[in-house]
Amino acid sequence: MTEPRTILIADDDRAIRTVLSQALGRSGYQVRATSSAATLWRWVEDGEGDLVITDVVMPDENGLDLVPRIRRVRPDLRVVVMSAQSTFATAVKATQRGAFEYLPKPFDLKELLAVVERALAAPATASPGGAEEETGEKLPLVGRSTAMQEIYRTVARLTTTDLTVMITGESGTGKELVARALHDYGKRRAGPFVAINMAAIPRELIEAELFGHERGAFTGALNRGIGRFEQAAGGTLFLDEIGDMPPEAQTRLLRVLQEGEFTTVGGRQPIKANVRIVAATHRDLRQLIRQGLFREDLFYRLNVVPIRLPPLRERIEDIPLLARHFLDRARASGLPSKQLSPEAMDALKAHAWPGNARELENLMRRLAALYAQEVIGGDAVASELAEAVLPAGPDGQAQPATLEQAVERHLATFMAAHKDGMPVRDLYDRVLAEVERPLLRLALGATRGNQIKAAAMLGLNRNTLRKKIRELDLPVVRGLS
Ligand SMILES: Nc1ncnc2c1ncn2[C@@H]1O[C@H](COP(=O)(O)OP(=O)(O)OP(=O)(O)O)[C@@H](O)[C@H]1O
Repeated sequence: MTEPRTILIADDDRAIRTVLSQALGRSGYQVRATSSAATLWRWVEDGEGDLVITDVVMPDENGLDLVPRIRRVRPDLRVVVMSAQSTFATAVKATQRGAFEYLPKPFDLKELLAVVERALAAPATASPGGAEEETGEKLPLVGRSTAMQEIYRTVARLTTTDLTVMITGESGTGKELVARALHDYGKRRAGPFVAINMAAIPRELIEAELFGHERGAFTGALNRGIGRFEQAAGGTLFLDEIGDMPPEAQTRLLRVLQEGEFTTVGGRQPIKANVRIVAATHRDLRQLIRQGLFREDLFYRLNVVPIRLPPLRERIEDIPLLARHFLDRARASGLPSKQLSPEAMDALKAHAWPGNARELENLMRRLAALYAQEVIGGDAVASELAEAVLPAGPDGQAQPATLEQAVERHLATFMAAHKDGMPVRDLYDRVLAEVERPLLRLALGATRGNQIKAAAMLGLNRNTLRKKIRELDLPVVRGLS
């Protein structure tokens, strides 16, 4: 049998030392554990151990500061960092300083054992870490949910590479923010970040926008125009709403990805592409591929590292943090300072957030601007939410201006989502019937359950409203807040 491998643990929490020592011991490892960074450092300098697992906050030294020092004296010794801070900054710092893996606490012992195994099995070369340190400007990504932790880890790892990334997620989930984080903390951060939204540019102009054009290449091209590929040279090109890219532009983009060079519209001279590509979409690209609207080969070229941003309703534990973050931002932009009452928080957590973080951000700005009291109550949130029932449309752009536009957008989303198995029968009656229930519910919500006011708002007779509430089995709540 081979010698058992030795794992060095540093954590000032005795309980964690005990649990880790037992679990690793049971798996056949030798363990040495300490509460101080100084002792860990001594062991490392003495050449002990095959792997380090260290906490961040310790009484004598920050574990993150230790990582580059360890990597310098023993480049083959892998370091796993665990932290209860679980912020995006910690994940990025740990990775950029050369940690093999970052584990937000609390973690699963099985997960830890898997990481330990991987770390010990990985070939003994220096990790890509040691990238120049990011200076401490304001960090953008907020949220401590497990889903966000996973995203922080992926983003942190990707900052040391140039791999193409595909970000998917509903509108307003933070796709552009993640793209920026990939750039701001990545190898190309000294270069430009250039974004182009396929849904916002007339289709016939997309190729010229992307690749540039020669003088006279098309009507109106009076001068040579530089494209986004050229503008982004040395940096990151963010292709937003990639699902809306027209077929000819897709073909051209595919060629650039395959050959590493492009020509301008109307030009012949190949130009070397020097960009890191991050693409994003809220649409289901696989479905677009099935419908023949998106090239499968292009999809695979772009989908090298997929990142899926979960909708806000799947990570409600992030809502309080995000809400406060957005109130802080509102204050920084000159709006009055506000706080949220516990009831307000509950109301926020109960909402479905079809517009995701953007909707929450807009709501926080509105509340900060409109409400006189310093502490925002549950009723204020409830009535704002009832009024703002119309989320951003599928294109994620501005809120629709009229009720008709809003309804049309929702119907369009519904139809697009059911294209293949659209319940074509009785659509007229079904839609009208299904509008009634949310409409009444929202009217009742906006009037805090007051049926007299709701009836007036709807323009219905009180008895009719009461009858409908019974028929539709709507909950009758009074003084809802
Ligand atoms: N995790 C987060 N932490 C802090 N702010 C966030 C977070 N997620 C989203 N935001 C904020 O919410 C707003 C919407 O995010 P963003 O524009 O990145 O969404 P998106 O997914 O790109 O939307 P769309 O698909 O509509 O373009 C931005 O102001 C962004 O800063």
